[in-house]
Amino acid sequence: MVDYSEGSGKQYHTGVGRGDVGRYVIMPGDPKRCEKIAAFLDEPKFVADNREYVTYTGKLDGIKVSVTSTGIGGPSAAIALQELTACGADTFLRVGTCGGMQDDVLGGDIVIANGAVRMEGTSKEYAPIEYPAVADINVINAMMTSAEKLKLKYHVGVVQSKDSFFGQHEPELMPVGYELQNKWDAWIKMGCLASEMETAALLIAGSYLRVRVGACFLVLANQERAKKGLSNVQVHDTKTAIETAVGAVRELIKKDNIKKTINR
Ligand SMILES: O=P(O)(O)O[C@H]1O[C@H](CO)[C@@H](O)[C@H]1O
Ligand SMILES: O=c1cc[nH]c(=O)[nH]1
Repeated sequence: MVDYSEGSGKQYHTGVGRGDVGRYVIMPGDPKRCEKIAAFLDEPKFVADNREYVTYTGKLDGIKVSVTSTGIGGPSAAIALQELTACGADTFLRVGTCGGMQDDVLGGDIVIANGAVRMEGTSKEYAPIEYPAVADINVINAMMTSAEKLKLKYHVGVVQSKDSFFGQHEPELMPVGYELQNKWDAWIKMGCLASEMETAALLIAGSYLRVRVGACFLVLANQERAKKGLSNVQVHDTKTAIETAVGAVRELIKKDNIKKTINR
């Protein structure tokens, strides 16, 4: 592979190198969420800030854990995943925001993805469209355990990953709105819980790279409820989603250590 780092040993986009990051990485989309997440770690240290990628590394229960933002959309998310994997990370937990699609998915709820609709471009440059975007079962279980311990209202299911935020919110204004609206209706009929932008790319790139990937989200609001004239609470504080991801890393650390002891 071409080395873009000019001998620095640092990855071209994220600016991180081997030893800079832990095995476990929490990945928000928004770079401004990184400092907030890093505050949950012990001894958090700033590592790098390049483009949309901000990285901190600290510890949870004595184990090195990192936080790296992905920016918005599949292309930048897949780059982050690939560069961090090259630096030795193997477990990735996206912590994002999303828009609810089913009537019972309300603003303030937590959604945990067990898979993602691949309505974006990046994953198609990794795997043929027939290959499913599926989350790692250990990460899903850890997120569920964490949400339960936190007594949060959470849902587990498929999320829709797309490339156009405004194609989700104003499909009728798009020249291709006829397709966006028909597909949106199909995802809802299939039980799709929520819409966001990075998970399908992360899951597919993760499957290819043989690393563990999962995702949990704060539901910001639900446009379907608004359309039906139902109450539509809006919540913007991502603390509960962050706590879900941090708790999930702790669960994974516990489980991974038990496995190590058993296999010794
Ligand atoms: O809050 P984050 O993690 O950025 O996630 C969601 O928010 C952005 C759109 O507003 C997209 O990145 C979408 O996936
Ligand atoms: O509705 C939403 C909210 C967050 N992110 C999205 O992509 N859509």
